Amino acid sequence: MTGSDRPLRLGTRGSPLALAQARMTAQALCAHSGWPQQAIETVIVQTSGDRIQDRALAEIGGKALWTKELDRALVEGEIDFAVHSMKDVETIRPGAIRIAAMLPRADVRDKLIGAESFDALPAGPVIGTSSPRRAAQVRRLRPDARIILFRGNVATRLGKLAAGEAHATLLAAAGLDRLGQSDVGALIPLDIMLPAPSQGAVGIETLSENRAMLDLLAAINDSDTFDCVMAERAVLKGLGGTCHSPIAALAVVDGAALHLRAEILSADGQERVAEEARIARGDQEAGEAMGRALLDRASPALRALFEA
Ligand SMILES: NCc1[nH]cc(CCC(=O)O)c1CC(=O)O
Repeated sequence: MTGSDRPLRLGTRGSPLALAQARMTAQALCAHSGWPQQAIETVIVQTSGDRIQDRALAEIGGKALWTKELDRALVEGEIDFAVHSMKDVETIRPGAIRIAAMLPRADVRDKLIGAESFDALPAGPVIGTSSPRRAAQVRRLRPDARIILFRGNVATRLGKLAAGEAHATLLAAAGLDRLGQSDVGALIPLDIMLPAPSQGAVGIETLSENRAMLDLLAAINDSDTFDCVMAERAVLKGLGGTCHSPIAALAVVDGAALHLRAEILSADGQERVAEEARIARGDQEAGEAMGRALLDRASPALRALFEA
């Protein structure tokens, strides 16, 4: 079936979005290799990010919460590959694990749910989000906004909004599209809100030593997405790698090269430092240099956020 006598085991979180992304990945692999769908077995791995719902991620350990248990399952041989939202994958990965492929990227934009635009919100709007980036960008656009913590999966957050806990919330268009909820919310133009690094991209990881799996995954890799997301991740690396501070970055293919934009903000959104440049595909150093340039131009107080 897959060249071995057992199905390949795909590791994923159990949220509806994670399962939709797992299904897309399995379909891409089966379509490419001509396998029946039973060739891939889905193994759901619960992560601490799924368990802890009442605190901000930045407070409890950040992105590692989404990947640690899947990393362990890979290393212990319980799964053959893991599917992630690239946005939730830490900047520095263990040497034993490799980002082997990415699916074609979805819409990278954020959506505002609850109002047609930021201008259309009432005075002193209450906005639910758990993202430091979205909170800072919202405060910059609407200094009168009050930010409250919204965690949980997409459906949970939409439920809190429907229950009247906030005037509006923000979600990635990609997640809504993949859950069949493209009609929810209003797209925010990129010049109003730059997305999180890696937003809208699904990545597939396997063990660095698993040659056969790396080859299989390379065959379904979307190299435009891969190069853009790697450039955005390089900016994060230049900023210090593990911080949970407000950062946005987006690379798009521009002819033979990439156009890379990035910004960092103070928590209140009052300070914003932005950079953009045309960089060569695969030029990680250029992305890292952009991260360092942002820090160089930041005030001491903003820079301190990234040194914590
Ligand atoms: N941190 C949660 C998360 N991780 C990936 C997505 C959406 C899909 C994506 O951005 O690829 C979301 C929800 C959201 O930000 O609305």
